[in-house]
Amino acid sequence: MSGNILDVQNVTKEFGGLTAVNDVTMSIPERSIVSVIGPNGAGKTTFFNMITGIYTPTRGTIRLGGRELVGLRPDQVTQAGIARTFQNIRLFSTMSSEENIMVGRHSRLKSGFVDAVLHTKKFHESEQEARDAARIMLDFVGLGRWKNELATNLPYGDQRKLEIARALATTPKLILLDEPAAGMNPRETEDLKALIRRVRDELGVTVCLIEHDMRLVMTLSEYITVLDYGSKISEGLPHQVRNDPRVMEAYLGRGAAAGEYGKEERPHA
Ligand SMILES: Nc1ncnc2c1ncn2[C@@H]1O[C@H](COP(=O)(O)OP(=O)(O)OP(=O)(O)O)[C@@H](O)[C@H]1O
Repeated sequence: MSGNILDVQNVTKEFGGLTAVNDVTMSIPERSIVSVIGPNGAGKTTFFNMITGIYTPTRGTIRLGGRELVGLRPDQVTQAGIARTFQNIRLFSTMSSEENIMVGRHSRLKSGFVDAVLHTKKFHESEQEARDAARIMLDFVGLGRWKNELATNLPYGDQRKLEIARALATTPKLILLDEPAAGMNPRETEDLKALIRRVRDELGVTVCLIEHDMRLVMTLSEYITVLDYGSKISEGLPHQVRNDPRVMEAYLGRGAAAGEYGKEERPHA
């Protein structure tokens, strides 16, 4: 046993003539909080999309607890134990908070289409089980009081938490968060940080985030991988990465201020 929950080996993704991710190798230790950072267009989301089965790598292997994920569909990757959130909020705005989480739970439901149409006992049991699980998750992220509220009526920071709750409802071993702090004010970001720590500490779920908020990344991550133009240019502990000349150059080369890699300071690539 490697002690790693995820082992990504020499993964490359080409889109026509463009190499979005170039020969990247990265391991995620079990029960850790790690980050993937890099300037705009570095290949971070493409990297997540390969792990979650949205894209098939051009080359390379991705193993979850030793099981090869390349070739699996996104729903099969979810079943295998990886959940994710997206850069842009993707909630069902006409559904309540609780129903949004029940959709996430659906991948674990035992009843099928026929049960749903015929409203069998199995269907009702599965529905109840999904509802119970949704409430537990809503309480966990501190949104219990919003269970009947339409997702779209929740404050922005709470919508982001609801997405995390929905991902957690699939009972993942690993959760991938794509820019979870995007658009948040400092207070919401502090709340988010505490929640991410609880996800790991209380649920035992390994966390990997893509994030542009460097204060959050540096204070939350145990290990950081840096991509630039699709290639891994650095990795290590937060202080190692922060002081790595290659990382500074990747950001400074795009006009960021020294020591501050925050998104607002970078021109969009
Ligand atoms: N489906 C696609 N087809 C063609 N090119 C793509 C596709 N998806 C991503 N790319 C390209 O791959 C490169 C990496 O994009 P990606 O979105 O992975 O970067 P990123 O690091 O997540 O950027 P950001 O921080 O801006 O979200 C970019 O040049 C992008 O235009």
